[in-house]
Amino acid sequence: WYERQMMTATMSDCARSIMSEWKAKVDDGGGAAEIELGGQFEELTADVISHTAFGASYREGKRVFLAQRELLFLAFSTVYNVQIRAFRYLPTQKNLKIWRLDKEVRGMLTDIIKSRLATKDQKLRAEVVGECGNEVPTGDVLNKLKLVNMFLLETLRLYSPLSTIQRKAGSDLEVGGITVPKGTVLTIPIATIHRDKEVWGEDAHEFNPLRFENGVMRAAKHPNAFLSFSGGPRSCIGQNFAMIEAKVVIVMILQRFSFFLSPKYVHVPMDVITLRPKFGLPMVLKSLDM
Ligand code: HEM
Repeated sequence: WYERQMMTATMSDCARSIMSEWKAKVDDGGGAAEIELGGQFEELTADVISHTAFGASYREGKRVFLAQRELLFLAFSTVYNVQIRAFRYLPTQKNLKIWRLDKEVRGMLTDIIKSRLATKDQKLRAEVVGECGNEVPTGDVLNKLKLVNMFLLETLRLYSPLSTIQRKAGSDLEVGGITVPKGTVLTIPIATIHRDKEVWGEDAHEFNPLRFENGVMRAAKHPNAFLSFSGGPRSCIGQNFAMIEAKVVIVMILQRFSFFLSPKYVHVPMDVITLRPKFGLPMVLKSLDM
């Protein structure tokens, strides 16, 4: 309970801080301002994960998180190029950057672990947050937000952050009448499954949160059709964390702002590790002054 309470408190603190910057911009703009929210949400998720995972060392944690994200992008940008083994060891500009980032991440993680082992004061902070934690949206309240939950699930269905995952057959097996030999790598096309009319019905391409009215398992013809967090023993362990964070942020935005999509927005979802809006997410925010 303490951990959950502490987690939501941290999430809402981070959200409050970033939203006070939005509020300042809205006030500067005389009641409305256009803000590119895609980048803001990336900043916010980096803040939340560094505060929750690294506690007092959040500054180093955030640097670790951002450096790792940069590393992933660099790694991905080479996947589709022709790879010549020796190139990996050449001091090209990209390799130098990868090596520097990798060294930096390892160094920072080792330092954080060392200082954690030296202090070990965790319980005190949990108690303080547990005692003074009634200002933030709690887990109990978040559980009651059925519509927000349905809205989030429908967003994840149509725009699943991971559009494919892979699994390697551990033994010879048969899938849908096809024999798959041991060692075969199978790609599970999440995005395609999520828009399949045979699975979700005729309105599979439409945004209809109500399809989740009776729970995830009953939303489609197959109980495990919703795969944004994968399924089975290797499914996402951050699933609850991610849903709580999204709910806290949505609640806090709705409490503070009204908003609409900027005319500048161009709808081009782009798949680079995760799905993201290629040209950002410019939105016009107005303050509700609550
Ligand atoms: C909306 C947000 C998220 C989505 C859609 C998502 C989705 C997924 C998916 C599809 C997998 C399976 C990957 C595969 O098998 O190749 C996965 C695994 C994983 N996720 Fe997430 N995730 C999210 C947020 C998070 C967060 C916030 C954390 C950590 C705090 C996290 C931690 C993990 C870990 C550690 C695994 C590996 C589990 C294993 O292999 O046993 N995820 N996630």
